[in-house]
Order: sequence, then structure tokens, then C-alpha cells
Amino acid sequence: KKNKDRQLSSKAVTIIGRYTRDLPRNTVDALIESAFSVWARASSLTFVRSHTLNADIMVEFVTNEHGDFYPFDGPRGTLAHAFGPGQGIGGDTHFDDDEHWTAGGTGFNLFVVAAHEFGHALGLKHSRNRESLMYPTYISFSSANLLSMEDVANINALY
Ligand SMILES: COc1ccc(S(=O)(=O)[C@H](CC(=O)O)C(F)F)cc1
Ligand SMILES: [Zn+2]
Ligand SMILES: [Zn+2]
Repeated sequence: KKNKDRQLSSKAVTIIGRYTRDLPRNTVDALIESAFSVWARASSLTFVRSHTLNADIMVEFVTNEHGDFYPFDGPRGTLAHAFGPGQGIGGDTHFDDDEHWTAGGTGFNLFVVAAHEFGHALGLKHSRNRESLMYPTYISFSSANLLSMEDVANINALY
């Protein structure tokens, strides 16, 4: 039987450092939580909010040079990035705080961008299907059907 190297299906998440000033803190928490629940609903994954500094997924809002080899670039351009699963920086997700983050309306939708980034943090690559959340460019999705069938199949192939 092909032994899939399935990843751990429970992930600890810690939000650290400064939050974006674009939204109230509890709104950011709620948007991040609902971005994780998109993947939890489609798979056997569970996410636990942690406050330790060695959680699986460390989330932070940073600008320009911020301690990894992928400095951000001011407004627009790169909106965020995430490292694939693994020790240390693996799974960590950074949002460019030079973007204007919104819960809807003008600016970049934090929920949509976070859901995409967490796909990377869980091990997913980009999809060539415009319907997919994992499509490489930002499209303002209707949050109704955020995941395509392909996204669902891909996350279940990993967990
Ligand atoms: C739909 O969610 C996103 C689409 C595109 C991006 S991005 O334009 O920041 C992308 C980073 C990425 O694909 O995660 C780019 F390469 F920088 C982030 C989230
Ligand atoms: Zn970074
Ligand atoms: Zn991406």
C-alpha cells in the first residue's frame, strides 16, 4: 500500500508581534480564524490557537526587511508569503503591512489572502485553475465558494 507521508493533522497557530492598524485586533483574529476554518471544513485538519513561540504556524504583519530572505516591497506587489510545513520557519506566514488590509471593500481582503497563504503553509502549491483559491494572483473571491474541487482534493491528498 502506498505509504503517503501524511502530515500531522492538528496545527498550533500563534499570532505574534504588531497587528495591522488597518483593522481592529479582534477583527484580524476573526478573519485569520475563519481563513483556517476554510481548510478545516474541507479536510480532517484542526487548528488550535496557541501563544507559544514554537507553534506550527506563526502569523505576523511585517514590512520590508523582516528577518527572512524574502523582504516585502511596500504597497502592492507581494501581499504576503508563507513557508511550507517544517520545523522553525516552516509553516510561518507573513503579511505585508504596507498593504491596506480590509474585511471587505477597497484594499486587499485579509480573509482571502490569509486562506491562500495558509494553503501554502499547509504544503499546497499554486493551481492553474482560475476557480482555485490557490490560483497565483489575487482575485476578490466571493467568500461563498472559496475552495475549488481541486483545492479540496489537494488538501486531502496531504492530510
Ligand atoms: C489569493 O491569495 C493571494 C494571491 C496572491 C498573493 S501574492 O500576490 O502576494 C503572491 C504570493 C503568494 O502566491 O502567496 C505573490 F507571489 F507575491 C497572495 C495571496
Ligand atoms: Zn517573511
Ligand atoms: Zn500563492
